[in-house]
Amino acid sequence: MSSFLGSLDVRNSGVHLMRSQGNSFLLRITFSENVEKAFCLTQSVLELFFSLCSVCPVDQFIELICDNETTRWHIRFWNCNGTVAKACGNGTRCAAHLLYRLGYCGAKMTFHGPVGLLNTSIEMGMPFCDEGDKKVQNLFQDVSVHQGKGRGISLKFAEKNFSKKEWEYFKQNDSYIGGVDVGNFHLIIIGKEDPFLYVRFYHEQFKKNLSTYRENFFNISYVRYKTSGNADISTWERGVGPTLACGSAACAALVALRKIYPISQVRLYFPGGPISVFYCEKKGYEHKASSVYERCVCGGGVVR
Ligand SMILES: N[C@@H](CCC[C@H](N)C(=O)O)C(=O)O
Repeated sequence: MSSFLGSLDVRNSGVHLMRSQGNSFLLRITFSENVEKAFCLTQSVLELFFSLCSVCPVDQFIELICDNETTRWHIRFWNCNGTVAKACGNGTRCAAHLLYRLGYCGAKMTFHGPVGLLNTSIEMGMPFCDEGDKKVQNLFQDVSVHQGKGRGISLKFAEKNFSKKEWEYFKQNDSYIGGVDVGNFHLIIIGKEDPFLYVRFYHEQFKKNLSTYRENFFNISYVRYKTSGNADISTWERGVGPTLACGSAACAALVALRKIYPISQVRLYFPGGPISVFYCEKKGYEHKASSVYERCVCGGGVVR
């Protein structure tokens, strides 16, 4: 670990544990004169994360690299099985919260992600929390993540990624199926069943065959729409399995729901907590939920 850290400027770096609606993340901050070189060190990054994950299990690992020359912040995601993720909504939320909390950025932030820019905004005016004898701000923070306009994926293409049996499972009981790209790929199934049980059953039945190492495999969510803009949802995450929440799936769910219902916003209830998603023609899809700072698990500068 020390040889890897020695190859970068590690001023103020550290690995931090954060959560958003049950999704958990290890986030590392580094400053580099050479971002390309920093990203070449993927193997070492994963070794560091895997060693920490064995004592502190999480869904994703997130690397935040500040380019010293341009002061741009780059963000990269890995699922806990080591596969690269091209987008991660809740992880981006936690990243914005972490940098804000450490004083590296203001309320609005732009990340340079694997498939483009990711804009975030921190909800101002959150209360102070007591921590020992000092007041500490920003342990909890509501954060919005703009995840672009979303793109439909043809069902023919989606179907090719699954076995006949899996596809039959998705198609049962007149459910609606939509393929959506919001940076990463999602299969959204809309029906009347209990989403949590649906996803658990899917995982139990098909876990032997799940192609989690395939680069473009799908995250799978089941959505049960209720009245007045609310819905229950559960997600099976590529590279993770059944998960408590998923920000990018929340976005993809509204993209799919809008094919059936005349809505521009929805509050989605994941097993880990709710995520609100909004659509506007100009900016596309934005999701908002809370992020929680847990602790610094290794290294790091002074945390306010
Ligand atoms: N939990 C994430 C999604 C993470 C990436 C996903 N597993 C993939 O590989 O595409 C989120 O909040 O969006």
